[in-house]
Amino acid sequence: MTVAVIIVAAGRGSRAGGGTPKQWRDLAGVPVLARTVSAFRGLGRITVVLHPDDMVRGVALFGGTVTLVAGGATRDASVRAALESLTGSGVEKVLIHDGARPLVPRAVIAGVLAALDTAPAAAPALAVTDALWRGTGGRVSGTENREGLYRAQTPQGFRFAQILAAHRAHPGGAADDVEVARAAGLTVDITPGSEDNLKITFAEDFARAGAILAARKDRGMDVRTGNGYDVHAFCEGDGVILCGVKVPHTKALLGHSDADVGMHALTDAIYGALAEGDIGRHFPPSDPQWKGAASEIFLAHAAKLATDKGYRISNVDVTIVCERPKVGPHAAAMMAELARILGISPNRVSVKATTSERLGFTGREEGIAALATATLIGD
Ligand SMILES: Nc1ccn([C@@H]2O[C@H](COP(=O)(O)OP(=O)(O)OP(=O)(O)O)[C@@H](O)[C@H]2O)c(=O)n1
Ligand SMILES: C[C@](O)(CO)[C@H](O)COP(=O)(O)O
Repeated sequence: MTVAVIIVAAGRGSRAGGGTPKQWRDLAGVPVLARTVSAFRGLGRITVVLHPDDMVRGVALFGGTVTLVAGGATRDASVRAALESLTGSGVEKVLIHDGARPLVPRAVIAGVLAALDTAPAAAPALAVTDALWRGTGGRVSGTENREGLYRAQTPQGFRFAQILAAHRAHPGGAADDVEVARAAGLTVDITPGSEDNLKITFAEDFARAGAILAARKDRGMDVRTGNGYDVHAFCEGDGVILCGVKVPHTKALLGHSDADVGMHALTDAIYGALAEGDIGRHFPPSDPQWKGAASEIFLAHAAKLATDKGYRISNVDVTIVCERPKVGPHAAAMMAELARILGISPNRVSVKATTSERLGFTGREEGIAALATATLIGD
């Protein structure tokens, strides 16, 4: 299902003070909003909602890599503006996130997305663990039962059509999109939140966020690489499918699926990085349902597995080994197709080709080989 991400950042950050609205201030040298957007790269189209006064700043920070929409006077008005801007775009699921939550862990996002596979709506939260008091005039005037109480976080995830209809029907004044959804009768699953996913609200929250970043740096970045290799023999035909692109040729490639050797190598590279075996384990060749299947299914599965496990795909590199057909004229289309399936920017995808100098089976034009590398990054 097509996923869109809405990041609301049109507030003025009055409680944080400091002159410049909090989303534009630096957190360990990087603007808060840039960090928030980075956390969602690769998941789908990103819409960032800005105050009308901040549009020039938004273009300078993001260029054309996100869609910018002018927000409203309240958070829910800002969300509504983004939802309306996405009508007719074919988006099926939407994640709505505060621009002021820059350190959202990938696992929190993955939890919401996984819950959306079966639930109409889902959002992360943390159970309240402290005792709850009422206070009057600086004195405790009562206690509240904390049983079943949660601290709500974002991203909050919905079916696009349902949350759009819910916002259109809502009178306004909701604290979050879960409140809007529930007012429309939707049930909302609670998924695991994280203490790292703090909302920068007050000035001291910058120091808390800085400490979380420093702790992450101490732990070291979780970077994983994987490689993949695949071979398919030529058979009679009039073209081959390489990295999702039909390339005219005097032969075809033989295989149980569409025999897209490049996409298979790349899929195995992602499974390899995740230590999740290979295509054969997830899509056994003995299973007739994969006969003639488009290899996009395999690659999309590997990419979703990466997201579900809390990783984003940083970059991929595919090398195709053959004398013919010539890959160069089709490489740009192949990179665009892989980028689309993986949900990452085309400048993070490389497809290149080499001959084997007429040596070996590729040199004798008996088949095509492909190698791939994938780099995955966790929090
Ligand atoms: N009219 C508004 C108000 C809020 N937000 C966004 O909603 C998120 C959560 O709101 P909050 O933390 O309350 O931000 P501010 O409204 O900016 O803060 P304050 O209330 O302190 O002014 C923020 O990312 C904020 O930019 C928005 O897009 N449009
Ligand atoms: C949506 C939200 O982040 C959920 O915790 C929160 O309600 C928005 O921030 P605000 O401080 O309530 O405006």
